[in-house]
Amino acid sequence: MVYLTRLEHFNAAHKLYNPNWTKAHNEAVFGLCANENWHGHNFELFVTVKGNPDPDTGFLMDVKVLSQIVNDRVIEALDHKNLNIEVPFLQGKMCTTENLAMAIWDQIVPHLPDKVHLHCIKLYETPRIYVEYFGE
Ligand SMILES: Nc1nc2c(c(=O)[nH]1)N=C([C@H](O)[C@H](O)COP(=O)(O)OP(=O)(O)OP(=O)(O)O)CN2
Repeated sequence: MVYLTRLEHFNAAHKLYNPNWTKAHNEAVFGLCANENWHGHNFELFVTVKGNPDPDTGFLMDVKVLSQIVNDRVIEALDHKNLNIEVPFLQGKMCTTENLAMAIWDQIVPHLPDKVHLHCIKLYETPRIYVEYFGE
């Protein structure tokens, strides 16, 4: 079993804000991240797949194909967007790094080749904050 990782990146705006709570409660829980006028991050996205290399190519899969899947299914939807407003697959969800990583997983899995499995979504929100999601 080998693990193959592709790094992609995107910039996006969001706020951590539960619409069912008052402004004061949001500010108490989320602090500056609840700023109603949004804030932005440079996200770094590590997508790791696993499986066995094909004996003819030596590839688990062509990493350029993996990059294309991630760009078509994830980056195009997120890059330079407002995550709370503009991303269909985040509608109704709190825009935390946790939820974003889990939603990205769901966008990628259906498009991987046979015998290639998604292992991990590792998403850096800042250079000091990241989430890893393994599908469960
Ligand atoms: N469990 C989570 N906690 C927090 C999340 C999250 O997604 N999941 N997100 C945030 C905010 O989005 C916040 O904007 C993080 O940025 P920042 O405070 O700038 O992050 P750093 O710790 O890297 O920066 P410092 O300058 O070191 O504070 C908060 N919590």
